[in-house]
Amino acid sequence: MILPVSRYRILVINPAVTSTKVGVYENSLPVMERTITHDKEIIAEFKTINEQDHFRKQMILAALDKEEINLSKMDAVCGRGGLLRPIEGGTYTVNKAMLEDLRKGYNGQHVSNLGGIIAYEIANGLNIPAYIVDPVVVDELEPIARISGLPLIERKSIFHALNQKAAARKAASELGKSYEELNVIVVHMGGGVTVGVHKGGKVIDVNNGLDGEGPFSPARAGTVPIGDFVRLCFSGDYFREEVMRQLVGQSGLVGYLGTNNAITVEKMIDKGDKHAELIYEAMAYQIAKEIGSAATVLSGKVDCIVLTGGLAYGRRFVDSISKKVSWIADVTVHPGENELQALAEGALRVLDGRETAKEYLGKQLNAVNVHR
Ligand SMILES: Nc1ncnc2c1ncn2[C@@H]1O[C@H](COP(=O)(O)OP(=O)(O)OP(=O)(O)O)[C@@H](O)[C@H]1O
Ligand SMILES: CCCC(=O)O
Repeated sequence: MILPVSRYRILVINPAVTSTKVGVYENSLPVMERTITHDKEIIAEFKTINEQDHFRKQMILAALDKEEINLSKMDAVCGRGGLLRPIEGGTYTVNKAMLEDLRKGYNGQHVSNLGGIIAYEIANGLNIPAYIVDPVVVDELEPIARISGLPLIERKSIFHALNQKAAARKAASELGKSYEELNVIVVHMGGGVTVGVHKGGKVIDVNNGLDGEGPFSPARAGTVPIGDFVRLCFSGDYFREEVMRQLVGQSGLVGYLGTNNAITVEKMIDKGDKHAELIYEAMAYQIAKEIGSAATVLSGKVDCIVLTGGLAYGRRFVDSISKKVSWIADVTVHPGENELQALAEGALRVLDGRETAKEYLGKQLNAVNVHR
């Protein structure tokens, strides 16, 4: 006898800086996906990210209404999680402790803080669970990876955990292994770039892609020469906020070439712009160097290297990195970010009983790595 397979309807929400991506999934299949774009001027009127909560929620509800989506048929709502206290990967129920930390931006302001908040607010009205999956603060670093060299500063794990873990699971299934059996280096290449070392189902080392370290990216500086950076900070020419803006948003491709758009950079190169060619190649060079460094963490025993994120659509860019690292392991390319799907799958693993939702402990967590 064939037993009927349960079908779960999941509403997923992924807030980005000037858009909110929203999807409705039936198990892991999309029924609807929309990117709601927000006017930059309207977003700029909000003093804090938190204040955008009501505005974005109304936009989501209006979009669902327009598509005639019946919210009463949902089994769960799942949002992208934000800058919470460091936690291990997985699917978490949005509880009071989490809401408190998301609302105050415990570990900083990041638009993904809104994912859990809005998911909770919608789910609460429907009396169904709200979840977040693999937020950017997933911290599974091994003790050795936390040592920075300067006792005052501990290395932090802030990265594209959601897409990194989803890409690693996909690579595992392509290789006929479980995620837990795989040694894989996942490289998320978007507005920020993070290179994660996945071993035994944990990300045991990764660069802090937000404002810390690693390769430069379309809009971020990554690691910079530290002595020169300190001298610049104390030169008296810059305020703290200006320096932070330089690190996150005004450096990388933006700083050198005035755009964060890799497609525009490729056009500049095609027109013979040698400076653009040098900078674009330097970004690939730094990413390849970071992959080489990640391979040493696995003592060279790497099952595969996965390139993912928006930059992975760029054939020339992917080729440039692959040429430098394919001696380490096979390079697999999963372009784009697939974060809505990853959210739906994270919620589904709990709804169908393959995993149990984790509880966020908030203040009770023995917070490590928190310096803000
Ligand atoms: N077809 C393409 N060829 C080359 N580059 C591309 C292509 N499509 C997108 N990109 C580049 O990918 C980058 C954006 O990637 P992505 O959309 O993953 O970033 P994001 O979501 O804004 O930021 P993050 O991933 O850090 O959260 C941009 O530089 C964009 O120009
Ligand atoms: C690195 C954390 C996610 C982001 O790029 O904002």
